[in-house]
Amino acid sequence: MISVEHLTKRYGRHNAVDDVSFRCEPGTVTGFLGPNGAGKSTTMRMICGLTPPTAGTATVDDRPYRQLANPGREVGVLLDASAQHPGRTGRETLTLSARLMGVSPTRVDELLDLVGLDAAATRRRFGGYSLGMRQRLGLAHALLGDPHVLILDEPANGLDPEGIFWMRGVLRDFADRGGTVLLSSHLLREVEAVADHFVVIGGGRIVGAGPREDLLGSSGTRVRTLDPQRLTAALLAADVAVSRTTDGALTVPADAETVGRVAAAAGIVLLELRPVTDGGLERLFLSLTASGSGQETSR
Ligand SMILES: Nc1ncnc2c1ncn2[C@@H]1O[C@H](COP(=O)(O)OP(=O)(O)OP(=O)(O)O)[C@@H](O)[C@H]1O
Repeated sequence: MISVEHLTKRYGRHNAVDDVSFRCEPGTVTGFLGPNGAGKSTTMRMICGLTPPTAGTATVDDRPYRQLANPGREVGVLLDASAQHPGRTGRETLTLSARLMGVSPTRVDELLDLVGLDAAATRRRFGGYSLGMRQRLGLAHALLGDPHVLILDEPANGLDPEGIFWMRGVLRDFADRGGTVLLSSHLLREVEAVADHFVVIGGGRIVGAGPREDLLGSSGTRVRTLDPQRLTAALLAADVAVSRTTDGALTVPADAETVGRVAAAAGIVLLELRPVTDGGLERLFLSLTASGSGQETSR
């Protein structure tokens, strides 16, 4: 578990991080969202003992990061994918870290395989890696010690769409096996696809936090079918109200499972079935980016 209590970082008269508190629980992916300059990296650096806080505390499993005996075996960290020696190959980089952490060298091959760096790529010097390859190696590095906590700052930066999809799967799987993930991004969509908790920061302060369902909000289910009339009748018979949208879909004030079961029982084919969100998190995020705290842009 990651626990952040009243964490504050002041640079001169500027509060980069201002009284920030949140927790990341095992089995969850926490999306740490905010526009550029909001304070995400500074918060993560304080959690990892790289930046001393002006006030407040951050612990991993109730201990400050710097007090962990062999931190790589407990916490996988990826804060800056480019922060590796440019003259070492990808394989040398991981092998050296494996030795330092006391990890079996066979794990290096497992990880290189997992992150999709092939034999030719692992023999190349890190200085010649693309940003996407650096992120893949960075994730391999973070996972090398088989930690139960991951702290990743903008890990999808530079990855292509296939790479982003792949990384989501790795992180989801890690959390589903009981791991704790803290994942920062300035791109809402990237985090929305994988996180089950969100912490939204703007101007150094937390402006929203909570589980996915609370922040995204849900106002029922949208459903499209080949036979809207028969589905409407089946839903009404099951005491579920129905309204028709202009594009021919139906919206229903019930969850997707209820709607799916009614349709299945009536033998009705569905073309689309998904929750309708009220955009709570998106509104919050856009209000932050519009207020001049930063811009949501790709880097
Ligand atoms: N070493 C430093 N000295 C002075 N100011 C700093 C320092 N590091 C960060 N800041 C300032 O603190 C604020 C928060 O920066 P931080 O890098 O934590 O934001 P961020 O949310 O990670 O943004 P991005 O998405 O652009 O990486 C910014 O105003 C930044 O300029």
